[in-house]
Amino acid sequence: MADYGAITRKITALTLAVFVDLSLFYAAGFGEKRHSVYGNLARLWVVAVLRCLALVAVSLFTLGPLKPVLIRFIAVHSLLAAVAETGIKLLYGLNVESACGSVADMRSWLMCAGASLAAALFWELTIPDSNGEAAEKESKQKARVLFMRVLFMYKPDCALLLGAFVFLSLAAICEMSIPFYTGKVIDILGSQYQSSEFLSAVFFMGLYSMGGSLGAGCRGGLFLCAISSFTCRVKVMLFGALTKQEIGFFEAIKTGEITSRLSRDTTLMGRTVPLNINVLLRTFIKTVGIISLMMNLSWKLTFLVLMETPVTALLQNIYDTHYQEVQDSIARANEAVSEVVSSIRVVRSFKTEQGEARRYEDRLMDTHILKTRRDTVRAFVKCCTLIYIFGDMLNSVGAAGKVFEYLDREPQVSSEGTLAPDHLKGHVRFCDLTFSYLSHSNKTVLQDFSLELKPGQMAALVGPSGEGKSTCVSLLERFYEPQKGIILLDDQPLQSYEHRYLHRKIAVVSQQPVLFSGSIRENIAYGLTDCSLDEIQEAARNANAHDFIINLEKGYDTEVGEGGGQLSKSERQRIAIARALVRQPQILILDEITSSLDSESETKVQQALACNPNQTLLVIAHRLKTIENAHQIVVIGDGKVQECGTHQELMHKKGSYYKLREKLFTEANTP
Ligand SMILES: Nc1ncnc2c1ncn2[C@@H]1O[C@H](COP(=O)(O)OP(=O)(O)OP(=O)(O)O)[C@@H](O)[C@H]1O
Repeated sequence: MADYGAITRKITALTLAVFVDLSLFYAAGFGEKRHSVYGNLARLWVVAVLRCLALVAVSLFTLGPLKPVLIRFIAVHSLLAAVAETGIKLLYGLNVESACGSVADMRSWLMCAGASLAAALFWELTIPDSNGEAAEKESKQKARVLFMRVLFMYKPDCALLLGAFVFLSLAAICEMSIPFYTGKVIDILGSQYQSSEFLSAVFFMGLYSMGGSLGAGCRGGLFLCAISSFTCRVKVMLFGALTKQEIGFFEAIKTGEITSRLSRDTTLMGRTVPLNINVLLRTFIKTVGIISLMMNLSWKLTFLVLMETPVTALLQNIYDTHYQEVQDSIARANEAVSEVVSSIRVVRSFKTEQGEARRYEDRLMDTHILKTRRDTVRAFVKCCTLIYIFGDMLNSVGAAGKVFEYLDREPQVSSEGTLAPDHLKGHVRFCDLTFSYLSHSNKTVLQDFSLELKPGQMAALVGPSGEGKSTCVSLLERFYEPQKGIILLDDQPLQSYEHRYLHRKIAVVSQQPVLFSGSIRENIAYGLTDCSLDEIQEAARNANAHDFIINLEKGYDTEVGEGGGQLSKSERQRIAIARALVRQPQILILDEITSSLDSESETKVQQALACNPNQTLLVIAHRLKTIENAHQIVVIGDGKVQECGTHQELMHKKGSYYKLREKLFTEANTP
């Protein structure tokens, strides 16, 4: 929330400072002409020092400790006239008259205020203070760096931007000139009518109007093209950066936030350079033109108009604070929608549609209230022209900051391994692993966990639910990094293997088969560029999917629908198995796949998998019947391997495996 107390203090400080400064400035001007040249110079210096001390005192009294930029401004503003007058007298002689020395002249005061403000701002922008308020300084510095980065990223569109700036300047100059000729026409009509002057004024009026429209149209078109091209580029880059992140990142960051960065923030970021510089440049040209015209008419009126500027700056401050709150609340509302859409079946089966609709409405209302507050402030700010643009620029830069945050994020699970041997045996060893999920760091899932998977053998992981079976698979896929211990593949650390190679050699079929919209053929060959139809069909046969596929109207070219929704769960599962088999992986992991397969499919798939004597097969199963033939059965409990052996050995031992079987058997037969 904006600190309204601080804002009121700043307004008081400004009003008091202007009052004190102007009082001293005018008081010192009385009797100026009666002094000699030296007397006047001495008076100028005394007044300068007095004003400087008075302004420092007022600022200390109202604002507390002073920032360096304010001290610089006060010093330059108070001393400028005295320094300039002394310099002129020294360099050009004592008799030279100059405006700087006239103390009670408002123009001299305005000139000094303007010059010192410009100098202080320039200093602040180019050489930021080393001992200013750390956080504020850092955020300003960050905004500048971000703006420069966005500007740099516009390099490929520089021709479009340049063209747009040329047309922008043309339009601004033309728009500014039209009132001048309109005034001329009115003057001619109101006084003595002279046809040649009248016609020339009308001609130029028309010419500038046409120039203005043409310039504005071309400027708008070129800017939009540049923004669109930039936004596309950034979206692709951001998407690429996101897909490289580790799985833990997606668990920690909400989907709504990610989509909001991809859709809204990239668009806002695209606006940063063109639209803000567009408005800034146009307003700058117009402001300079209009202020010079106004100064010619009346400097007093000009001063009055410019007095609103500090008020606008303060309003902008409030607006900026609200802006960020609105962005966050929009992301929360989007999150509610995506959660419901992705879990619509659960929502429907628990009949929570109304509750979810209310939740969404509540979040929208929060956004609405924040937006209303922000827009009220914006209405005030917009009334006051020029300063608005700086604020908007910073807002867009804020959005760019969030995009860069993801673009620059280094995945915490590195993918820099380079090993890609031609031959892989598929010998896996989990050595003393300790692991807990970052989101539940207080719960240790695996503790000093060790396990060996031998090439050409089938191992089965069994155990009660939630004991860490799927976690072992996730670690083998390098979705997470263990906190302690190491996983070796053919005696080499898993992370030293090349990322693509590893995922081609290790294939996983999970409990929930995930398909993407597209044809069956595309889904089986997912991620492979060099996969023939024969290979796809062979894999589908081994997964017991070929028969049902060829009976579909379009065979392998049948669309599966979003998430594979046009196929049954068993069909989806068999396609997912074919997708794993077509890679001819050295290590195949089946994570509880049997729950969605009928017994015929299950038998056929198992027969097909048993045909490959060189493959390491890891099966996670709840239905213990399906893993009785495994070379080794591993019972996991309390984050450790509790028992290990063949079915016969473990049954004979009458330990955890035996008890687990008994328990499952009792559960299955309990009505
Ligand atoms: N992504 C995650 N973030 C945080 N905790 C998780 C995550 N995935 C699993 N867990 C927790 O880790 C523990 C082990 O989960 P895991 O899925 O490995 O068990 P499992 O033995 O495969 O269970 P099941 O047989 O039900 O599939 C559980 O307590 C679970 O709540």
